[in-house]
Amino acid sequence: MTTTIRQGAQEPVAASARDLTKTYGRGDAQVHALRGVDLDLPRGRFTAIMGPSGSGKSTLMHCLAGLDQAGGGTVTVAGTDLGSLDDDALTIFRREHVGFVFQSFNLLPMLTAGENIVLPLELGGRRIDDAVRERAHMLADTLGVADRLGHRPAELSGGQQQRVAIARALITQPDLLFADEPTGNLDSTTSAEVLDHLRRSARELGQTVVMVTHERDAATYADCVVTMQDGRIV
Ligand SMILES: Nc1ncnc2c1ncn2[C@@H]1O[C@H](COP(=O)(O)OP(=O)(O)OP(=O)(O)O)[C@@H](O)[C@H]1O
Repeated sequence: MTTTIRQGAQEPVAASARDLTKTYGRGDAQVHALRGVDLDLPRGRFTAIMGPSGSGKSTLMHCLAGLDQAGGGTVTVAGTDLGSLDDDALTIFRREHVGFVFQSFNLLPMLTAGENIVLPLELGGRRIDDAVRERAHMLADTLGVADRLGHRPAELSGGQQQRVAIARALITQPDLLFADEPTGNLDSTTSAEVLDHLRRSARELGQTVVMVTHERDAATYADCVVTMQDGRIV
């Protein structure tokens, strides 16, 4: 069922924003991309951020993910105030706590699906041992790509590539998984599969998922829908 987030609901929160503002440019060219956003993202739920082009969805997501700094207000993820971190600390924080899925999959073409999935852990200096391989296999199984682990991205369909990208984002067990228009490059049948897998990541793995989308159909897969307009949640 799709519901709108009720502020102050008694649910554990994975991340929150308070009075978040962001302004681009100066003078006549000034754009108020965020105009005082308050938001709680419930843990283990799939939240969709919707709204027309230019309403501030990407800006909000980038601020919540620690990819961009807000002009004012606070962002708290997993109990950490992101405003208190310098650039280096923010990079480490993102690596340890946040996963990303993009419209364009962004898999490395020379690596197999299995190698792509464990890459974030390798980059973080983790040894690829049996426990890692087991988790990678469990994720690939949940996402329906366990039989494709030895294949390179070019040998996979768009939907399979996106499901590998989701497994790669989940391998680090991030507090938050952000999906930015994850079905933008997929046909409607494949989109439905990917959205179903994002929903299962929340329901079966307890993963907090935040998806930015233009598409009303995509948002129907989410537990909660946040609608933005002109830099505000409406
Ligand atoms: N780097 C930037 N410099 C100047 N203005 C920007 C910048 N990034 C975003 N904006 C402006 O801020 C506003 C919000 O942009 P944002 O990308 O967050 O919207 P959006 O809802 O994600 O749009 P879309 O659905 O088209 O991606 C828009 O008016 C946009 O033009």
